[in-house]
Amino acid sequence: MSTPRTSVPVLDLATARDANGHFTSEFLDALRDAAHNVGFFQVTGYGGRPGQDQELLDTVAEFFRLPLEDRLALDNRTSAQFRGYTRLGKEITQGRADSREQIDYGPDRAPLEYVPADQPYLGLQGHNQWPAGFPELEKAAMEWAELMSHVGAELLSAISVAIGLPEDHFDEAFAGTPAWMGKLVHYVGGGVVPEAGTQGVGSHADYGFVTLLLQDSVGGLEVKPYGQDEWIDVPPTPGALVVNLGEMLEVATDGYLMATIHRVTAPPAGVDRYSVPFFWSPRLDAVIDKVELPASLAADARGVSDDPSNPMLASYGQNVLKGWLRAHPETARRHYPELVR
Ligand SMILES: O=C(O)CCC(=O)C(=O)O
Ligand SMILES: [Fe+2]
Repeated sequence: MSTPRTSVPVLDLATARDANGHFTSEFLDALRDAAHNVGFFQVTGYGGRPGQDQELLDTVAEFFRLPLEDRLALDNRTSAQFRGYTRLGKEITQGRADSREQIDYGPDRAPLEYVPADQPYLGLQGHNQWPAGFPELEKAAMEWAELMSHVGAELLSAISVAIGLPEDHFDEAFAGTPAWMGKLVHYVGGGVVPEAGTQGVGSHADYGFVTLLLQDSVGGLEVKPYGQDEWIDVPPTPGALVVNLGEMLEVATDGYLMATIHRVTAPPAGVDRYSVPFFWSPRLDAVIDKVELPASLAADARGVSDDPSNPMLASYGQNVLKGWLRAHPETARRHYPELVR
């Protein structure tokens, strides 16, 4: 039994590989420990232009200061892909409103003309909604997604090697049209969303493989490692990205890696918090088989979380659509009426 963890490890991604391009055993050991025992860590040295992180956060903040009318021009209720703007308090987590507003975006691809009834999640491919009068937002957000796609792929390679798999084990699932998702988020506090209470975003696990989160300096993100009762803080750390693992990795590894539960407490009255989560995710039609773990690791696999209100599905498309339908009931009723009761 491992001792309870009280902090989230910090790894330097710039030291992940040696001069020959191989992942170093020090990095892999630290990564395996963080991924298995905490399910959350932070990475520094992930690349990107100097100042790119703060510029993005500043641009996001500027967008959320636009008049509501301009934000609502991007209303996600018009989007079968759940892309665009969600008003304060309209996203639901754990059955409760979150005190945040956001833009959801993804790879900009033409929607399918025909979505097969047995693969409704293919309807999630489509276009983004961006403010025409504020082109800086699309530019900064898409540039960030490009960088995060590289970081996500690199971390997934390292995680694969750390659990005894070939570096390219998951590459096929991501080939061609990886369905990554980005969010630009603004949290408010002080009872601005009365029905949310102090819930910034309610406790949840992420759906995909690897989440890469840029948070500003306000704080409020907390995680609950497997088997622990205490929540631990993920302190804002300049130059770092927060990394956590999603449900697809939990399913694939039979719980050796876990989609660790996390939440955000709303900021104090008058304080705004901004964050940019990025979910590195495979193609919508990817189905992830269980992996063969080395015996020493398989002995520590905990099984997949058995939460009847949140079944974990091996089909990525099905798993992510489940999440969208639950979090955005109004958009779901409009565009997927046959799937919502
Ligand atoms: O904003 C944060 O710090 C975390 C957000 C989050 O967990 C999510 O959107 O899935
Ligand atoms: Fe999350």
